[in-house]
Amino acid sequence: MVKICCIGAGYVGGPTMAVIALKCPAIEVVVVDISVSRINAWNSDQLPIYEPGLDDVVKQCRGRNLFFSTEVEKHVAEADIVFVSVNTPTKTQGLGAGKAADLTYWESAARMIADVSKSDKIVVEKSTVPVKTAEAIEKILTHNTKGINYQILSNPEFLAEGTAIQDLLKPDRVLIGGRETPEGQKAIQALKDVYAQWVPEDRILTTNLWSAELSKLAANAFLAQRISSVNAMSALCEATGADVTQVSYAVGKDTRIGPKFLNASVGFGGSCFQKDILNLVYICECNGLPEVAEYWKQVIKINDYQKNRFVNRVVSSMFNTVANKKIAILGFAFKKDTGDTRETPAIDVCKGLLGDKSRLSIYDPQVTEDQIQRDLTMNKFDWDHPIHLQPMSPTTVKQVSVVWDAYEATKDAHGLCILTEWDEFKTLDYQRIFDNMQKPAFVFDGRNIVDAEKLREIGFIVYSIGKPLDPWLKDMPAKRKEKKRKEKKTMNSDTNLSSSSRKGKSVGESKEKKQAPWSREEEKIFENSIAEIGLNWERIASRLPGKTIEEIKDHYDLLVKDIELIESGALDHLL
Ligand SMILES: NC(=O)c1ccc[n+]([C@@H]2O[C@H](COP(=O)([O-])OP(=O)(O)OC[C@H]3O[C@@H](n4cnc5c(N)ncnc54)[C@H](O)[C@@H]3O)[C@@H](O)[C@H]2O)c1
Repeated sequence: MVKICCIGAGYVGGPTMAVIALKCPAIEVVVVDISVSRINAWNSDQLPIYEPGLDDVVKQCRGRNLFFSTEVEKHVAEADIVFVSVNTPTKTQGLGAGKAADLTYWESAARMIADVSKSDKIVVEKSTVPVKTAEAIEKILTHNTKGINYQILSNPEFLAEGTAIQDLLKPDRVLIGGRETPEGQKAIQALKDVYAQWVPEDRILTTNLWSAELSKLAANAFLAQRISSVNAMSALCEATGADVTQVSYAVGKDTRIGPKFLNASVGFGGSCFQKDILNLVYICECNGLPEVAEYWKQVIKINDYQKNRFVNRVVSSMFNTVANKKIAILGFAFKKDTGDTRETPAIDVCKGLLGDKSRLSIYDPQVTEDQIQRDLTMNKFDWDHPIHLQPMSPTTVKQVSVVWDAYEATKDAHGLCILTEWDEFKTLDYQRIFDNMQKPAFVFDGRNIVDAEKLREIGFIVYSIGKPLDPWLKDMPAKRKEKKRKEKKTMNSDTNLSSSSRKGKSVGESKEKKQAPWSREEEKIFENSIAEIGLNWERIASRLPGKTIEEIKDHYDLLVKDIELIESGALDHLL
């Protein structure tokens, strides 16, 4: 019986090996890990990762030809084929920090294989690694061979979380790279025979080692680049009145481009895209290709820009301050159908809002409170290390509460942000949510999953990425930081209150001068109307017979500016 051992029981090692065991009953598959809790979870009814269909596959073969164990050395020694699927984080220190892949875990796995092996082995790179890693691994393994032959193969994994089992059962392709020697080709054939149990031959591609290693980085860079391209377009759509959904549909109809991966969103996340692009950038730089490095860097820059833009929209829409306001966060995982939060855009959005002192109430159907608190307190790149090496959750963020229900999260909130496209968020009772929220009530849809028009009919002010802007948002461009600075400058020469309800000159004085003063009664109606029906200018005007829509909008602008001035502290001497 062929024996396979996989080092690393994570999002890749676990599901990949479960499917191999399912499809190859004649092969014994053991998945090993240094994390005792992870292995215990794989051996329990509560698997350590959530992935549709995974439970079923594991139940069918666990104990038959699929085993999970912490006896790493024993099972590596006994195996014919050793897959290595350990973490390959971004380096945080030393040469290449912030870009290069940290191969500490890979190297220690390779040294252990060399130490414990007593028979020939095929060692398979399953982790995503920099080009030429196989060469380094080969050196470690062959340095102290004890007469043992090793063949290194690169077999990068292309599964996507959330659809991992389907991707593994019906892969677009399986890629195997190996040495172009007879021994190398023999090893490729041995691994091909495993996959050929269920993958059609024409989908199993074989290449040299370096092409296989680079193909994985290239594939992730291309995928992320599509998202950044459509996200860059979304900003332009908001500025011009185009609708990004219509634009990407029209663009994707071109068969040379295709429709997939063209959804605008708050940004991409997941453990791989950013890490692998940074790695690619580093490799380009090391190979004297700064222009190529710069090109790929831009993909990450646009992703960061998109997340910032979203936070700015939220804050500027809500009178330029979210201090002490409750904001509901619906969805924390980086995409639907997974509990994985690694590099999720929700972390940056939440940190941005917390930076503006808001209170957050977070609900995600698959992410625990401990994980959310950990994510919001962890440093960049710390997340991508084996669990036992990650920092403990040191402090909890006081302004964050994690709840188990979308209605609870949104109760008394001023705004709600949808950050993961979970199906259940499409069918929530938004009328009930609106009734229980503060007014005006805002929805910021970071995944374009709600029917914005229906929500507007209910009374929400809605922001959808890359869609024509709500009139409220038009008046508040998402450039609050620059705007604030400019206004501070203006205030140096004139720091008086602007609204007619207060004394003094106005920043928007020229507009105000032409209008009849507002009575206290009109002010009251105006404020109550906004609280009750949001920025529905027509309806507000119908309650204020003496005022035109233009006058009401101007009055609103001045009110917003007042709040900004107060928030900036510039008026403290007057209050
Ligand atoms: N997550 C994805 O969607 C995905 C897809 C394709 C490729 N990849 C790549 O696959 C690799 C693994 O990713 P993942 O998401 O499964 O990571 P993960 O963090 O979920 O799992 C890695 C596991 O390796 C274990 N480990 C680390 N060093 C070890 C050692 N010396 N001995 C035994 N176990 C050890 C860790 O404890 C951890 O459980 C990465 O290189 C990643 O880039 C990930």
